[in-house]
Amino acid sequence: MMAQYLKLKADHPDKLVFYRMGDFYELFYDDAVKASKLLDITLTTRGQSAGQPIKMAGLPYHACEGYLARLVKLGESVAICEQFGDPATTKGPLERKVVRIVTPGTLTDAALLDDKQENRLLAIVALKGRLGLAWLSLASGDFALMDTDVERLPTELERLRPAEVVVSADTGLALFDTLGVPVRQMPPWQFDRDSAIRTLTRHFSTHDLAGFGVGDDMLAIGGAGALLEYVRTTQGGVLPPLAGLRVEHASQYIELDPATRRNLELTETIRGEVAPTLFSLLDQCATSMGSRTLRHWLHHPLRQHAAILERQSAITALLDTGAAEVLRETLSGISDIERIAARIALRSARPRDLSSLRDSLALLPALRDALPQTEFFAGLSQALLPDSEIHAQLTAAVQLEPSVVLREGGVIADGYSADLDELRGIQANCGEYLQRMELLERERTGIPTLRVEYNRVAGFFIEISNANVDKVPPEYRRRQTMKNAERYITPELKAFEEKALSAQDRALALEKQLFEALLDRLQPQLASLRLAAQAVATVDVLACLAAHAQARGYVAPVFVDEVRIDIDAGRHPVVEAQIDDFIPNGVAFGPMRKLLLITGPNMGGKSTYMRQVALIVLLAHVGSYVPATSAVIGKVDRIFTRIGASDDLAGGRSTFMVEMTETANILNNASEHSLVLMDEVGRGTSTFDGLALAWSIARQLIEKNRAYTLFATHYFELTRLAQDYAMVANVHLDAVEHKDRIVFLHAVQEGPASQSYGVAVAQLAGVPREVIRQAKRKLTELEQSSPGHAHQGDLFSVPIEVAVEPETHPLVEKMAAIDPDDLSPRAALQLLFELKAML
Ligand SMILES: Nc1ncnc2c1ncn2[C@@H]1O[C@H](COP(=O)(O)OP(=O)(O)OP(=O)(O)O)[C@@H](O)[C@H]1O
Repeated sequence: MMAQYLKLKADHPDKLVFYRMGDFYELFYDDAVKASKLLDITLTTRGQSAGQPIKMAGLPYHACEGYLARLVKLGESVAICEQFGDPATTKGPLERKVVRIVTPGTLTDAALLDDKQENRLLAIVALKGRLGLAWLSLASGDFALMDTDVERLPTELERLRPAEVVVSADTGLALFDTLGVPVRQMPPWQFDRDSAIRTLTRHFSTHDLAGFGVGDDMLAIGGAGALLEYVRTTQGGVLPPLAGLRVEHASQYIELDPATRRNLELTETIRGEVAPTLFSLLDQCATSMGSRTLRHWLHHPLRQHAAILERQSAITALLDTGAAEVLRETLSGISDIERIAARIALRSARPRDLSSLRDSLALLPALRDALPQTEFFAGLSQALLPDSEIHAQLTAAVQLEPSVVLREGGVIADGYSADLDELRGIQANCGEYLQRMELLERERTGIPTLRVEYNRVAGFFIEISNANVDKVPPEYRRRQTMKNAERYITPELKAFEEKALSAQDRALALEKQLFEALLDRLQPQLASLRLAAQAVATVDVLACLAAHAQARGYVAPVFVDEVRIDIDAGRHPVVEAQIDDFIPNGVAFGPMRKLLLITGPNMGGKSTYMRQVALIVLLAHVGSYVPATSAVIGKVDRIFTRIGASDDLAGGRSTFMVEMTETANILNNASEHSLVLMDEVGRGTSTFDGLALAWSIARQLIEKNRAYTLFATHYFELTRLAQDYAMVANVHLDAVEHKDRIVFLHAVQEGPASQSYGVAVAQLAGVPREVIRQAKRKLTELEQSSPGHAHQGDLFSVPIEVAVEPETHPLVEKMAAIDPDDLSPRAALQLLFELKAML
């Protein structure tokens, strides 16, 4: 057996092998050690191999899902090896085969997947500065390609968030160590583009890939080929049907770099928690399909106004007709059709999947009826009409409430198969038969307590108490002796037993067969099921956004082609939901107003204000209504943020280094259509360095990038930029001191702040009195020693002159003018005295 194990293990060196032995999966050697640590299961030893005890760890097969889920979450892959044949009749070890490989990126089991998140497998190809990406979500069948520049890899990884990455073993990309995602290396030949094109055209039965918008020169094709090969091996050699093939272009979406996705807390807080985030706020979707789509939309704000307006007007129609409520009620009864379809495709669907699918399909007509009558919804409505055959078949074939597992029977409906009905009839008649026999035998033997019964262990029997055993007829054969009774069998009962038990076995086998045939019959319908699933998800998200817009008083943003962002009384969607009195604030950008310098006390609301502008712009491009009284938005191509300080210890970069790397990215890439948020740039280094950098960064943003910029700073000196550049405006957040306390007004006003409240905020935060007292004294001292800057009380911003080229010293000027050839010795001496005097 160990020889068999080692042979199997040799094919899967980088995976944990679950080796089925009876009711357990066993792991051996290093796998056992690893699993015992990761899963906290007991490590034991048994027998010996090559003189060494064999380390092993086991887990019960019926509980394996939970263990698998944990391993996969930790990035491990597992090869599941099952046993075949009957242990009673097989000599030597049973035949065993790896039937399935579970890897983080190829999951389809409901128990292992996160309901609200897509699980993607991503293949990466890099060649001469270009990058080919191919990704697939097995559970939804979504399959897409993209070619881009190699520098964009971090951005794309953050956007796609793959669960697992496949690369060629000869890829020289360095960043995988810090990726935090399991990376599988595959032989380079599996990335061959020509064979990938053959595989794909065969799979989709097309002549070429042009119909999908895929050019033959796309680098990503090679990745797609490797990806499909990887999926095939993990799924026991079957390639599940794919929903199609899409090509994505970077220009389709507003670009969000990794830092921005984090800083704006779209689906995760900066600390890595799931709430409060924009997603956690908005996600009132009734189905998991809707939640996944909403998450996708938030990470993929659209750039094309026409596409955005399609969604926006759908929300308007839902609000106008008041349909959202009815829709959501119907939606709440709909199961995850998308994932059920995937499990049908992979033939791993369970009985309850089919009954949920049937019940969900039954709700689609009601969903269609409740949709508003617009062109957009007419399109969705079409998709919500999958072939009625599917529903009819499921209704006829599956019991109202089938049992959870197929092997227990009770799955196929009565009346579906005459054979099954007959076999079930035999079982059902069993009770009646036994009763009749009991009566007859009691009469015949004269034993009134005689009982005819059945149990799992003994089968059918006639039980007679010890007191009556002398009356037992001769044809009774003893089957079992109990304490107070004897159990017998008769030839007639034996014959009945055989018929009944075999009927049960045959019924179970037939149910399995019928179930498999049903899965077969559903295969051609999967494409239409997937379309229906997508339509349900879209309706769900739109209804959810409509309900949210109504509940929170959002408005529909207006899109224009001019250079303009005008938001009246905007609110931060997430903060607003958390506090009682949120103060709305507007923002105005135009061709002559492109950089807003935001000053004001700590805790004044600068970060909230900046983020709120970014979130409103983002939500607008998702197609949603926005938290404001009005919003007019011009073309936007990217959103950049440089907010907060964070170490990237894993990447080996200090806080300041991270800050400057992010800033460099912004300065190199922001265009006049980009929205840039800069929060306290330069604070990671010494005051002078920081101020000098902040100054020149701001100037670059105005002069070169001309991006829509919100620039929050504590360096009061920067407010003077407004005098030099017409495109710069000062705004500030205010606070008032009230009886030694500080009250933040949170209202954004024109002009620079007049005072900083650093010390007051420190006091509020509970810094010891003594420290506050000393700080106040030092502050007064500093203010007095820097005349002209008394209004700026920031302890760390001792005024300095920056960005002014140092003037040339008069001494140097004088020396430059000297022509030594022209000087007499006496004049030279005189000059020397003069120069000395100038020092
Ligand atoms: N418009 C607003 N209305 C009501 N409360 C607000 C508003 N903006 C911010 N706040 C509250 O003030 C707190 C501080 O806001 P924020 O972090 O934006 O300040 P800040 O000026 O960026 O501070 P720091 O300079 O210390 O980073 C927030 O936690 C929020 O509760």
